[in-house]
Amino acid sequence: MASPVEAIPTVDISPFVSNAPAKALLEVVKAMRHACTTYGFFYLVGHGVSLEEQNQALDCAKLFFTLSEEEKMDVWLKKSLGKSHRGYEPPGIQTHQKGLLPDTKEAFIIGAEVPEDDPEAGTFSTGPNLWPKALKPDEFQIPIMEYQGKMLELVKILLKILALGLPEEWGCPPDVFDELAVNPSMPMRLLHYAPNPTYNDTQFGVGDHTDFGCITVLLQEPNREGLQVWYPPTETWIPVPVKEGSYVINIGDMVQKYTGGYYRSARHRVVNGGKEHRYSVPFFLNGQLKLKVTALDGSGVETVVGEHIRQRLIETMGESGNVLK
Ligand SMILES: O=C(O)CCC(=O)C(=O)O
Ligand SMILES: [Fe+2]
Repeated sequence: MASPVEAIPTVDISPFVSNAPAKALLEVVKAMRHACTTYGFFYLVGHGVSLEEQNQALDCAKLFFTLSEEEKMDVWLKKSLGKSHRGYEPPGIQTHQKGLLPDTKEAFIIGAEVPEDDPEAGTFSTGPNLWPKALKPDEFQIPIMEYQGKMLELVKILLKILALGLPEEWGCPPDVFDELAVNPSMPMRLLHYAPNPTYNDTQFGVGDHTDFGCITVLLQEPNREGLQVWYPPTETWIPVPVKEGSYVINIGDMVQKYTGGYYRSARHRVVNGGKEHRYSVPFFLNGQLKLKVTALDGSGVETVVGEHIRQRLIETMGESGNVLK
């Protein structure tokens, strides 16, 4: 039997990126279906995003966290418009499980850019981003927004492959998931985990959780440890070592609900002990907020995408979540 680490699948989607013949596409669909129905968690390669583009995104994360406390607080969450939920989230805000202390990570949240005069601005996860004054647009805002654009294109391909992998008897059209990515909520988080030498099992970088949205595309800094996934066959946490150039893809709760549990949302966490700083850049496709979806398995369960996400976020945010109510 493969060791748990070897058992985390790797899916190569290059046939979809390069318009390969149908037979090659089918192999990708099967591989992704296996990964998402069994684990909901896999390494993605052949995605077409260069190492240089990935490193630039990580550099943006590192750059943001060189800012002083005052500069970071100048763009903190509470300064974002209404319920738009943008900007700097200090350490110690999110708590994922009863009995755990809040996460030690700090985050800078960047969403789709929606101007202040848009009629929807200030509604949940919708509005203008907050940009730190100390960072020049061409070293931060412009490259990170370009990267966000690339992530949206990438998740559109993943949604297509997931749609093709649904059970044939459900009779879903191949574009069944496309509407999730139309004008979507898509927060991207620049994350920093400070060294935590007093690490113990009541406080984590990010505590045991599943992601709320549809799909997460996670970029991790190479040569750092920390991410672990819950592995049901052995009922243990197993490390997810960084494979440079790849992404880690998580199926989120929204896709799990939409597919009646066919695609699984996997539990994971980040353990940051040690002496080193760690950076990562997860991109979350939350989905089109006003869309009401009916579970595809015939169970009839209905979910409004934005309401599902908002509630899940409120559950983890403590006092800071009151503004989202
Ligand atoms: O930083 C990571 O590697 C993962 C973070 C994560 O799971 C999350 O933000 O939901
Ligand atoms: Fe996560």
